[in-house]
Amino acid sequence: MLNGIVVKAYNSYYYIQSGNKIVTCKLRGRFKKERFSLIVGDEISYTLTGPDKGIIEEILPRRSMLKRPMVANVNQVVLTFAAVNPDINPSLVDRFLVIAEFSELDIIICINKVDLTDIDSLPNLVDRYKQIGYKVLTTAAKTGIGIDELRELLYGKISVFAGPSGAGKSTLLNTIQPGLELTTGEVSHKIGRGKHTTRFAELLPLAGGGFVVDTPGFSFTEFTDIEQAHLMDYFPEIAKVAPDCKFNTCLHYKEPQCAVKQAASDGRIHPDRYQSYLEILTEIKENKKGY
Ligand SMILES: Nc1nc2c(ncn2[C@@H]2O[C@H](COP(=O)(O)OP(=O)(O)OP(=O)(O)O)[C@@H](O)[C@H]2O)c(=O)[nH]1
Ligand SMILES: [Zn+2]
Repeated sequence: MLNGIVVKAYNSYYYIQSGNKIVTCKLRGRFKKERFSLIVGDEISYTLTGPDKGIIEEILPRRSMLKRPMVANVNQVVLTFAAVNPDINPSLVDRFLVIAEFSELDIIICINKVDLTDIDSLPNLVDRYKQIGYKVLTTAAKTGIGIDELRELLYGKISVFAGPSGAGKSTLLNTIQPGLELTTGEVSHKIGRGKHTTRFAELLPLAGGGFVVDTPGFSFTEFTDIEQAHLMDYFPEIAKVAPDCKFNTCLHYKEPQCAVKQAASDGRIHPDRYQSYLEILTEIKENKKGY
């Protein structure tokens, strides 16, 4: 049997990247009976039934599954923000970080459009996130700054790009891999980006190995799946300090002898980060009340 990875699913046909060719496969009937839904990113084994046609015999165990977009085995997310235009907003960065942490993805923060600003105005944000332990890159898709470094981080992995509209995600992808649009055969990344258009995720191959996910589906604004008590787990620097709070049920809000509040006031935790934590905590509380 041969091995491959599902890069696209369409009308019960699966497009399998196998070596450097694409094989169009159908599923063995028994999978349909089991109502197993194969998704992009799944690794499979197949047998050939024609030159570029085959039948999927086996589905390998999934290591992970992202729901929005629906992709299996994603390794990492590249959270992309523009330094300016639209200006980077630390509170929005924190919101994206929480969802990415919740999804258990490795995280790369990419601050793009650094060609449009004085790079010295950024270090304090770059340092803020580096100190927490995040990987932070500064790039300019337009002029090529930081592109090699970003490309290197994508090799051999499945990466999802997420971030606010206009941050430059599509431009970055096209710069990293100029052939991308040709490979997908789509007219433009922009088509179907509207909120109400359903599009299925597709894996786009990178020349050096690895894939990027081309999809608008990463909304990243709601915290409906997160429990109040777990929110701190998605702020690494808060999780680190939390065991020192007096109460082990501390939500780091109004409880006395809270180590997190203390750390935020003496600067070990950045006050903006603590503020973001409190804002999201409040949102989760209020959502809960509604039900
Ligand atoms: N100056 C400058 N402009 C950039 C850079 N990267 C992207 N742009 C411009 O920013 C605008 C938005 O870029 P896109 O790549 O469409 O942004 P996006 O993140 O894909 O946006 P959505 O598709 O809406 O999610 C375009 O006009 C790009 O040409 C950059 O590094 N420097
Ligand atoms: Zn506390």
